[in-house]
Amino acid sequence: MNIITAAQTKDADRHTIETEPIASVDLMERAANAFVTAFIPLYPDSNTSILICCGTGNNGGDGLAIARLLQAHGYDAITVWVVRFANSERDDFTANFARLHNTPIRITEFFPGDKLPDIDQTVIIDALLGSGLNKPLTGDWLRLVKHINGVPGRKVAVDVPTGLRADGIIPDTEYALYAHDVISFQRPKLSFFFPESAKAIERFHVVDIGLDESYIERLPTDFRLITRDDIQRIYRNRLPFSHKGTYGHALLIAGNTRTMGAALLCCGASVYSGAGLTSACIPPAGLAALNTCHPEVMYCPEEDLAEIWGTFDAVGIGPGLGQREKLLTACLGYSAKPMVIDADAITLLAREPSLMEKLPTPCILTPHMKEFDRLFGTHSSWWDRLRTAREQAEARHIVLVLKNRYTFIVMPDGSVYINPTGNPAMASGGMGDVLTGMLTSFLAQGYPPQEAAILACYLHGTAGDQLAANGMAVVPAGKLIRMIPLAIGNRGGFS
Ligand SMILES: NC(=O)C1=CN([C@@H]2O[C@H](COP(=O)(O)OP(=O)(O)OC[C@H]3O[C@@H](n4cnc5c(N)ncnc54)[C@H](OP(=O)(O)O)[C@@H]3O)[C@@H](O)[C@H]2O)[C@@H](O)CC1
Ligand SMILES: [K+]
Repeated sequence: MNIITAAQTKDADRHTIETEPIASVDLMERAANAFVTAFIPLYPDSNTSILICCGTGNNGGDGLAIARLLQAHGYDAITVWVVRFANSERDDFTANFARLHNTPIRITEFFPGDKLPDIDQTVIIDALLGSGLNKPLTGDWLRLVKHINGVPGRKVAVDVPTGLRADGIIPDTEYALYAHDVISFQRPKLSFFFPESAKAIERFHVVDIGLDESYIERLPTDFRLITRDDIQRIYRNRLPFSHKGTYGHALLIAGNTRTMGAALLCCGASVYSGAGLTSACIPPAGLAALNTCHPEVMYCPEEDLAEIWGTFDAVGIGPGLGQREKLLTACLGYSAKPMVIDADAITLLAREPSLMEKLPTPCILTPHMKEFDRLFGTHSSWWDRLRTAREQAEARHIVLVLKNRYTFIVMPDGSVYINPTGNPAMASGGMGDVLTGMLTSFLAQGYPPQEAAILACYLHGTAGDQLAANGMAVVPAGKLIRMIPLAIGNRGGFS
């Protein structure tokens, strides 16, 4: 699914108006209806007192239409504020302002410098500014948004929280309204996936307002959101008459005396993700644990690596590895194989940058933020970090899996796939080791690195989502790996 910029959304808006065709005020009505349909299940009590704060642009026009539609749905404790801090108003705002006068809804207008009354409503709908934001909030706008943020009611933003940019860098210095819910039109905005948006968004919902989807999907963009359709398209069914040799041999080089668990988790994840064979190159001290936890996994002593290297289809190296630089250097010197480089192996690359020149093709690096910055230098924002990731992925022809709440998978052509799955119950040690096992397993099964990365990240998240949906407040990594086969079986969707 294409993630588009605010300017492209405007273009898709214009295109839909011209070609459907539909009057822009009717498109606004459709958007307001879609908002209301999503709002009602979130706040089903029609006695809820609601304050709707509207600017005089199209976001404000949406707010006025929402007020009228909610009232028609039986919500009868609605107050509307119209904030006339701008010099102009949009036509569709004007039309909806006139329509609202035919309802019993109370409207109060505010002008620059006006004192702002106390807010005691349970829900505040933010229709002040949307994707038209073109500068930081200052003056009366800033005063108003701070006033709203200061009251306890739940805030629900229309399309985008006021003050949050839809795309581009989100400076720390820019103030925004904090929305408990954002109901966003047609597409989530790119900024929603950046950790900096946490200051403005608790959760977001996306509603279809009927913009021309085929047009949107043809718009040029470097950002795509992974959906279940991608998983269904990419995943190859296991074949009749197939056998373990059909699904590749994954080697995991991992573990150390105190971090053997990391090796066990990534080996287990490889088995459960479907590699025909999985071998573990771990210190001998881990052998008893390996045989107990994962009897499916074979052992490959470090001293045999050079000799049997040719038998593996993909190699994952790093989880719990410790500072074994010689081992990493040796592996990067053997014949090139699809490889996943994670955790301690990334730290070793950062310490010895000349090793970066020896990365095989294809290669997937899976840094979290700190590992990424160790490798490529510190970054003051995620937007900058992502820019570096794209430059590096292109220059080195590698896939970079930049792990976060929404993991960015940066492809060798510089495009970015955003993974929406996963949840806070999964925030615990070992999750990255599981991901490395899954990535290596899919590479061993013959998936190109781009596809392996999409499959592994998405399915890793849906496995955790399903466990959380089953009531697990905490999802340990060991529990997650046993869910992977079901996540694959359901192609990343659970009903
Ligand atoms: N596209 C779609 O598909 C659909 C979009 N719809 C809705 O339209 C919304 C976008 O509406 P919009 O373009 O009228 O802009 P909006 O956000 O209301 O801002 C109004 C004006 O405020 C100004 N301004 C900006 N920043 C400022 C600041 N910091 N401080 C002070 N002023 C500032 C700026 O005016 P300017 O400075 O350019 O004069 C801007 O134009 C979108 O979010 C969605 O809700 C739906 O109705 C249907 C389909
Ligand atoms: K808004």
